[in-house]
Amino acid sequence: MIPRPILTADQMRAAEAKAVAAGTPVETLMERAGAAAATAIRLHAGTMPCLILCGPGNNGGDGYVIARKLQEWGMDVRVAAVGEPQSAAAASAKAAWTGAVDPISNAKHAPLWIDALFGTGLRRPLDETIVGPFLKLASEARVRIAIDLPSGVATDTGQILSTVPSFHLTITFGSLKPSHLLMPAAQQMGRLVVADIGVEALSSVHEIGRPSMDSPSPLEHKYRRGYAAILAGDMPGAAALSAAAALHAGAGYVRLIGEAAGAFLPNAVVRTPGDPVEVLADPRIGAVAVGPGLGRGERARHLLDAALASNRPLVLDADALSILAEGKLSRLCKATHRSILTPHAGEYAKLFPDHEGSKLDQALRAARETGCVIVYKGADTVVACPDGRAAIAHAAPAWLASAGTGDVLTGIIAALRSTTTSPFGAACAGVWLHGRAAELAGPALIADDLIDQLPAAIAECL
Ligand SMILES: NC(=O)C1=CN([C@@H]2O[C@H](COP(=O)(O)OP(=O)(O)OC[C@H]3O[C@@H](n4cnc5c(N)ncnc54)[C@H](OP(=O)(O)O)[C@@H]3O)[C@@H](O)[C@H]2O)[C@@H](O)CC1
Ligand SMILES: [K+]
Repeated sequence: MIPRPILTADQMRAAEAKAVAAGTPVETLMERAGAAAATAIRLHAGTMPCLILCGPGNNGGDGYVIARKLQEWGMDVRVAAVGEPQSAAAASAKAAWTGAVDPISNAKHAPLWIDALFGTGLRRPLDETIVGPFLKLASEARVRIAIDLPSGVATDTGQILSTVPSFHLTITFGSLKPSHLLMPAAQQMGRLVVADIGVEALSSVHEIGRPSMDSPSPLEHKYRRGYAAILAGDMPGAAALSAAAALHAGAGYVRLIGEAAGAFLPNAVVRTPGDPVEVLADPRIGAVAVGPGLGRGERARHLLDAALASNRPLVLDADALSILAEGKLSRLCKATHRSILTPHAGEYAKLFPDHEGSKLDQALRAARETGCVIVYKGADTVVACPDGRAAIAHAAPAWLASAGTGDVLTGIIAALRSTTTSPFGAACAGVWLHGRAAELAGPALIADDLIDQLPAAIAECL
């Protein structure tokens, strides 16, 4: 599956300007946007009476086109507006709408409610005179649909600038925008539809989509299918979760180095108690995971040093990140192989205390500064690469917020990293498999359930 691009408001404006310069007028783009949105609305919500709120910019222009299309299809459509159109395209879209336009303060509610107030041009919170009727009308509707973005959401950062109701559907144009996937905005979007309006959307940032994976060839042997080494520290249960996850994510050989939590560990995991230095010298090892259950004492530091000195591709998580945050981060920049760091928000703040801005911008900065692939975890996990590529995951089930699920992700990524030269690809694929396994495991999942669901998630990628 080819992942869809994500463009910021400025990038989308530039893509739109390029299409206009190449000969497609804004009016045509708006007509396409409105027609595509009207089709999606009818498909998703049927033909119930609807109220469309139109703003002063081109988002409002889209709203007038939608109103005309839905009315042509025989629907009962009313329009309410905030201000007069401020662009020629929006003015001509309004002129082509033959029905009445009420001020928003007088608008009567309808079961189908369409928000075309503000899109990528919103730069400040909606003022109180708009927010009041906006929220009241939303609460009185049965189905709520946003055009491009819910009004009140910043396009690029995931920030909510003023109160936004939850939507059942958001129809966007040309490409996804960061706030469609970044929290907290992402949770208000409902289902996402991207309509093609003939604007070429090119970006180094994509959504994390289902990866394409290969079944092993008959010529493979276990080491070539991926040899992942997992270092166990003070709390061996966490490393055991990583090891079991690495095996079920398709690694051919997983070695757990250190004291293992015996009863839990699959028999297929090879256990090597004792010091890792010699074992890690094995050139067949494709990836080393360190951090889950590592601890922060003397032995933990020795294990992390051994991993760093091994010059193998590393996946670093949990306690390994906390130790690195004490000043060892620069050591990673010198590594031959790009390491993968998988911090959650707390670990991220320790590693990069001065980072500000959107989660996407922060992850890209962290990748640039460390030379590592960053997997900034959360409901809206962002993966960023030092070369400027990044990817954002669709919201994973909130049930993932439970002990051990991060250890499972580390094991999955280590397995995938052990067979590829692309740490960015391994990280993105790992995040997708982890989220999909969570969906398959269902409510009240525990980390162990994710491991059980990994083969089914992988089967969807073959
Ligand atoms: N990309 C594409 O290819 C295509 C994009 N299309 C559509 O265009 C949309 C972008 O249009 P846009 O740039 O006109 O911005 P939009 O969101 O309508 O708002 C700007 C207006 O609102 C005003 N305003 C802002 N904040 C405000 C506030 N809090 N309270 C009150 N007013 C506020 C602002 O005024 P100002 O800030 O200048 O004072 C300005 O007048 C995009 O989302 C998509 O739907 C399609 O039509 C065609 C192809
Ligand atoms: K909108």
